[in-house]
Amino acid sequence: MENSSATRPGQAAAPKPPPLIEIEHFDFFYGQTQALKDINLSVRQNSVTALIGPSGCGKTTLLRCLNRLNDLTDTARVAGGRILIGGYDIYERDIDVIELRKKVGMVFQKSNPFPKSIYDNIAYGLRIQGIRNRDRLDDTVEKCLRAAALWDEVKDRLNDSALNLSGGQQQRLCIARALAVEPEILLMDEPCSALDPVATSKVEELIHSLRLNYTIVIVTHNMQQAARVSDHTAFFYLGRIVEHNVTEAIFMNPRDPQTEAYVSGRFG
Ligand SMILES: Nc1ncnc2c1ncn2[C@@H]1O[C@H](COP(=O)(O)OP(=O)(O)OP(=O)(O)O)[C@@H](O)[C@H]1O
Repeated sequence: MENSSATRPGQAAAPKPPPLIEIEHFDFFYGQTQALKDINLSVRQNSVTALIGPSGCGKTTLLRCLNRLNDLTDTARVAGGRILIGGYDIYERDIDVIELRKKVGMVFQKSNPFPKSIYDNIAYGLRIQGIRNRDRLDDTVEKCLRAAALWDEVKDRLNDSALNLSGGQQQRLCIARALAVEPEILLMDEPCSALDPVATSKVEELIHSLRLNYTIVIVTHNMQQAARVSDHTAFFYLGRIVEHNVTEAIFMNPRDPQTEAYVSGRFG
């Protein structure tokens, strides 16, 4: 049978969809200190992009600019450039920041479940949207816990406190909670830094499977982790992106000597 999506000889290939996230000449300050300098980065849908680099080089700052969490910092200021998500400039005046943060979810370094039951942690985001229908809440709780590879471990104790879960389970719960409001993008800020190797590998497997439905940007200090989970890697140094490429190229064949020194462990 003919594959209708195949390109025939002489026929132009279908144009690639534009990147989901496009960062163009982005400059950002805390007070008088410039934390991000002329950042340019494109992120395709359903990919994992790792942000790596030594401490203080701006990785978390960029992550927090992607859902405007930095708006909550008094001294924070965008000084130039723009960030487009789905083609919209997220720093335009008429952008609804609450809607943006639903679309661009975040998972933090230290898991931060609410002091509520496992069920209520996941249902929380829907309830504050006014959704009370029990079947709908039950479905979402199950779907998100399954997506976060946690369902089998907690399905018989959904009413237990989330604070009784292990550290790794709490982090997967936080990922499930982020999924409940149906984001397109998940930002992860060193999500495994507080986890042991077994819990880390579970979260890494989860990141791998989530890329089928989500676009992920992850900050990590762990080079092996960046190499294992990401499709693209951006190396930051002193507020700039020194090099951005497919992950294999960054680790196996970096173009810039600073990238080479960092990924081979000679500085940072
Ligand atoms: N709220 C803030 N106010 C002032 N300066 C800040 C603030 N947050 C971060 N900075 C500064 O901005 C720069 C970038 O910090 P950022 O946290 O983005 O770096 P990072 O690469 O994520 O570091 P790490 O790997 O240690 O988490 C640093 O010099 C830091 O001190």
